[in-house]
Amino acid sequence: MTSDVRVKICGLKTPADVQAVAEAGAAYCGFVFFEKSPRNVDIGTARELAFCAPVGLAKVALVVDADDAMLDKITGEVPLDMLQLHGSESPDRVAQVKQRYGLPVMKAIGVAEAADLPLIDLYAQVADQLLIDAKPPKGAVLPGGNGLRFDWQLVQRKYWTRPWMLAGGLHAGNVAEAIARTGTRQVDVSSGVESAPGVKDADKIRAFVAAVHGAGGQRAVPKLT
Ligand SMILES: O=C(O)c1ccccc1N[C@@H]1O[C@H](COP(=O)(O)O)[C@@H](O)[C@H]1O
Repeated sequence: MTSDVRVKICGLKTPADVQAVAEAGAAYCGFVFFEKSPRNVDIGTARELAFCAPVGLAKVALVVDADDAMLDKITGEVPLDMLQLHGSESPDRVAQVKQRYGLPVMKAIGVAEAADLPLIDLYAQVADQLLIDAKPPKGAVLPGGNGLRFDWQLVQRKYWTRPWMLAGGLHAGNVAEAIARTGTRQVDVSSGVESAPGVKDADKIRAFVAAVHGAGGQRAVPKLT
């Protein structure tokens, strides 16, 4: 039974997406601020979506090597619970962002082989949470959200000093196995709950969260207006 595993659904673009994610029982929703992504949202849209999120659904802004000017605008306009740094931000930059914005910071780390694992320990010293994702292939346009998984055995039953989230190529058909193999207590998905790049699918969101939480995994949350 995996009912205490927390789910993050990333790349929401519409109020209906937020409603589907909340009704399915996810713990976090993510807004992507990266122009090259099919999931990119502008600040006004993200603000509107954030106000649609019910209490208890944590709102995460995903940025890629964002400078202070961009983060000032995002954090100034959008009520947020966490920042997700999904670029090549250094440990010093992670610490700086944490201090400047006073929000918990989750650092994404791409993993393809055992040699990538020490980076996780390094970022555990500065980040509040770690997001362990598949390393993007060379030349990929997106540093994440590519629907690619990595060898889960690399992180099997690993312990880090910060909470961590498993990401990369998850979908309703493989997430239970991913949890069983890795022992993760948090999972993140984007393309695996879409009908086309950037288009979230409410049935897939429901199926994903239900697969995580076990059969009949829906939780009662207020209907959004
Ligand atoms: O989703 C995106 O478009 C994206 C863009 C830039 C950086 C990260 C992005 N998504 C994150 O990537 C992982 C895995 O996504 P997927 O499930 O394999 O599609 C997830 O953490 C998203 O938050």
